[in-house]
Amino acid sequence: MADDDLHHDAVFLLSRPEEHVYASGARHHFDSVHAARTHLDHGDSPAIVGALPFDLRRPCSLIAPRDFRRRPGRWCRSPATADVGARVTAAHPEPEQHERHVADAVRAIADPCGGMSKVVLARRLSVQATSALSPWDLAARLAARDHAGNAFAADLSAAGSEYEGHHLVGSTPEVLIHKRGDVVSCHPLAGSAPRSTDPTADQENARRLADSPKDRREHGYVVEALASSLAPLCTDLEVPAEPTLTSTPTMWHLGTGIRGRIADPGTTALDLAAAVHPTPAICGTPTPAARDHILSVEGDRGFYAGAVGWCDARGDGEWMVSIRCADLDPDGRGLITWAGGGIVAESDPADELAETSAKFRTVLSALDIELPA
Ligand SMILES: C=C(O[C@@H]1C=C(C(=O)O)C=C[C@H]1O)C(=O)O
Repeated sequence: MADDDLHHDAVFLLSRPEEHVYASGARHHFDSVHAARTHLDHGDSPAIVGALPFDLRRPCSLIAPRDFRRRPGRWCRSPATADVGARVTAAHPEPEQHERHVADAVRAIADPCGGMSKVVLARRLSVQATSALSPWDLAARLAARDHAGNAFAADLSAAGSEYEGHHLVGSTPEVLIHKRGDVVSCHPLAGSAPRSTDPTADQENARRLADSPKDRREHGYVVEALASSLAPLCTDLEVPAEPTLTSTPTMWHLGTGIRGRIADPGTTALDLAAAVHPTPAICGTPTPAARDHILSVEGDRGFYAGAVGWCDARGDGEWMVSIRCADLDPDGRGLITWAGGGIVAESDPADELAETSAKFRTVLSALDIELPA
């Protein structure tokens, strides 16, 4: 084994700056939140771990593990240095087509009868590697490149035969739900600008994002939706009036830290994740119109733009928005990765395409590849 005690039958890993959590040995598989929640209530499993899909009407991949551990600090494993020989083999849609999708969405948003204010459109890339990569090694590569140590890997087998042996692996900065005792918090992100290696240009990108009315509006939809989903479940909900800048090695984002107290102590982190997902950060506003638009343009997103996380028997847990991630094939050689961005009335197709290219860098740089021009 490597320099940690991740077992050979590991099914889940979430590395965060303050702690890492991992689980091994799948005792039970659940393809719905309801089934997993009922099992947790019976009290004979330490936790539920896994992934929720973008569309909660599709199967989840939730697991009651034999062994569940929480350890302080980020997960540190030295990634294997071997070159995996990865290359991008296909883009869906092609860049020009994505620009057309953005222009169509802007028109749909401008249509007063359309009833849609924001929609998040994504594109996906297929990647092939010449040598096999394990999900844990890909997670180690991602964690090593992220200054906060964010990384996750979740076995998707519980979602049915289509996902047998697949893993969702990524490094996401976005906290959907964090719950400890009766305190719940989340940190939605929306509104983005690429990082630059030139420090002056980098600061300029950040400043422009912080001052952009278009990005602030895009962000506002997410904060509003989270506040209204959490309000009936919480007391003392604190919603800051202004977003702040947050960064990853590849992106600047607008973010807002929301915090509240759970009204009913029986509400678990898993309940909260299912109640607030999908937020307008990865779907749009209003949710049903945006989701239908996404399904008609992109088809099934699988586990991209869903959630990954854990919930223990006390109801504590953490669920992250599953972005900056890839679905890794059972053979460890093929993967699909996605990147999307929020479209509002003022969005520009070329800028939106550039935003997705910048977001792809998280996964692609972990594979030592650059996006072909
Ligand atoms: C959809 C993605 O990211 C989301 C969309 C953002 C935006 O539109 O500005 C910002 C952060 C994420 O909530 C993605 O990375 O694929």
